[in-house]
Amino acid sequence: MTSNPPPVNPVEIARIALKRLAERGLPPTPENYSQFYNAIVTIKSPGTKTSDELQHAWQVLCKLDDVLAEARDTTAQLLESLSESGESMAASLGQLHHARRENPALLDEQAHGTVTALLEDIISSTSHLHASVSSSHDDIVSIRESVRHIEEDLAFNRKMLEQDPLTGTLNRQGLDHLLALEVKRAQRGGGKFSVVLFDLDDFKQINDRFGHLVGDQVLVHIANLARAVLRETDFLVRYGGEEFLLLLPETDLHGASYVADRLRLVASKTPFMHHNRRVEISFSSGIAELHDDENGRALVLRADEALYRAKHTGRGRVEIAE
Ligand SMILES: Nc1nc2c(ncn2[C@@H]2O[C@H](COP(=O)(O)OP(=O)(O)OP(=O)(O)O)[C@@H](O)[C@H]2O)c(=O)[nH]1
Repeated sequence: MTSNPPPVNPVEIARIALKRLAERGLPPTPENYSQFYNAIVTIKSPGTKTSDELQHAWQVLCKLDDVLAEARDTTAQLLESLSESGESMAASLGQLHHARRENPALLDEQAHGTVTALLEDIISSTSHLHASVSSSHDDIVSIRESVRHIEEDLAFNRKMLEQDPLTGTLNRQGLDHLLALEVKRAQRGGGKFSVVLFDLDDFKQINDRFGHLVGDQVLVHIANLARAVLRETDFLVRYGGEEFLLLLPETDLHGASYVADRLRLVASKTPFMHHNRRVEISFSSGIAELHDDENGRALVLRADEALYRAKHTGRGRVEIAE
């Protein structure tokens, strides 16, 4: 038996979350937003289905936006031609009055009255039609504006689902899509692509010694250092609790080892300080370069195996995957 997706409308949730933030006067930071979002949707961790649903909602909205844009253009053209018709009928009426004044014998009184009334009726109907098309046009423009806002909410919402609230890096959910994309890009273009998976050593001891909050700050610190050593085209992902993954396009094993060494150097030169005490941070890394015939998951798995070897041969080391 297949179970139906939960009756959750992500756009509505996003709206409510933003409203709650506004009501409390809180800034819409990723942390604040995700706190309210999760509270409303009561999800423990976002499932892939949610991401698919968001994608679908996004596509529907884009189509709706196209249809609305067409309707807006059509009504604008209709308004223009109604205005022109109104003006030309008003001009005809003016000419009729003028002709009658100049040559009263042209039309007898009754025929003139009938034609005038008819023209006035048509002018009045055209003017009503103009007013009603004009109001529909305004409605379409404002609906389109709302669709735009919903699209923005959805984009924000999607970003939140793919972001780790603590460090602001991508999370596992964001990784899947991106990894597949980067692997395809590298394989199509014949370029190199490498990943570095690193895991903080004895992180439990940091938590135990300094407390969980300090542990959190250490994770943020490391994420910031990693960002600093990466190129703009690289990506940083929080892969697990104290485990991060670097995606390095256009990079071979040599380049990836250089990045891992640089991060180690920067971390040793920029220690995390807690009450003037240096918190020693070391990490182990596994590095793998993409093979021609493998997918992203297999690549990360090889990096994971290399990391496992690094951990079990002394920690603080870098291992290269076969
Ligand atoms: N403060 C904090 N701790 C976390 C977070 N996520 C995971 N952890 C902690 O990270 C620790 C990981 O412990 P272990 O898996 O034993 O690994 P480790 O102590 O780093 O040891 P090795 O990896 O074997 O060197 C656990 O204590 C988790 O509670 C987080 O978001 N914040």
